[in-house]
Amino acid sequence: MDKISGTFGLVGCGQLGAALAGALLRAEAVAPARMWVANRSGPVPALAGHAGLNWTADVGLLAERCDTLLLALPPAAGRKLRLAGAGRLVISVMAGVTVEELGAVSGGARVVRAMSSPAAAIGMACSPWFAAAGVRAADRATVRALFAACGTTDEVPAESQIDVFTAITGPVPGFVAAFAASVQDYAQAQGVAPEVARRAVGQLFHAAGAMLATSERPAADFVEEMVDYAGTTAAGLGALRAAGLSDVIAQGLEAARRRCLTIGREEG
Ligand SMILES: NC(=O)C1=CN([C@@H]2O[C@H](COP(=O)(O)OP(=O)(O)OC[C@H]3O[C@@H](n4cnc5c(N)ncnc54)[C@H](OP(=O)(O)O)[C@@H]3O)[C@@H](O)[C@H]2O)C=CC1
Ligand SMILES: O=C(O)[C@@H]1CCC=N1
Repeated sequence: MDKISGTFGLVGCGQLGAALAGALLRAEAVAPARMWVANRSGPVPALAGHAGLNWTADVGLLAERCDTLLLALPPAAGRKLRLAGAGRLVISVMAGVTVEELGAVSGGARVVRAMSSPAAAIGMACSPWFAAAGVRAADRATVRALFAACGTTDEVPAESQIDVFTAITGPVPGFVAAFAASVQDYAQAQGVAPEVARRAVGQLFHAAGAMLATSERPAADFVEEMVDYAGTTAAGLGALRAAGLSDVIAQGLEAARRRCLTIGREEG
């Protein structure tokens, strides 16, 4: 696993921040002694096994001590930061906080706007990122090393795509969990015991995810394969298509993307 050179500072260590930090530490991309973590309530249980971390409630001190900063605090709080970190690489996973706003937060041009998910805790996050004009080649290597420790990662050519990915990622499985819950509800409504239904849904979605993740083929190929098979699944897929499944999913994702443009701004 690629290492991240220098000191690394994480601001915000909740659902996402703790998952990202834990992934970096397990991958030994950053040694605990080189990692600083800033929040308001101090050390978190999720990182208790990593002795030597530097904890602080002083974000300014962290910014002074760290060469690379990762912002994983709520958008409303993150927008208010002023790090005066002109000489540092500042990476954000905050929903909806734009590159322009990150420039004001960091005081510099070396800013990266990214998206990720708590699946980093099991090395299965999807972390796309967009680099501002001031980001250097060495910075890109740092960003790749950071997110490669958490799962898959890709640089995208347009900041607007980070809004799209913000809609898609969601906390943990996001929309996929909603679909899985509907499948479990259906099974239970048909008399299947809750624990049996839960275990079955977990296995089915785990298998589907593994097959999709390990295949170069698009998901649509798998759907068409089942339609062509013309069995029971095809009947179900036909009913879902007739009910407008794709449009409903697109509506949900678009609502999430639009929310990305407003989140954390209403608090003022
Ligand atoms: N959860 C998810 O699935 C995803 C989250 N994100 C983004 O990641 C960011 C964090 O989200 P998430 O981890 O879920 O949120 P949580 O509420 O779980 O964690 C927020 C963290 O920020 C800290 N914090 C809050 N205010 C401040 C402050 N002023 N200074 C320093 N630390 C602060 C909190 O600790 P304390 O109270 O001790 O200060 C806590 O550690 C958000 O911007 C969110 O949009 C992006 C993708 C997915
Ligand atoms: O649902 C959310 O707000 C978090 C932030 C981006 C993705 N998930």
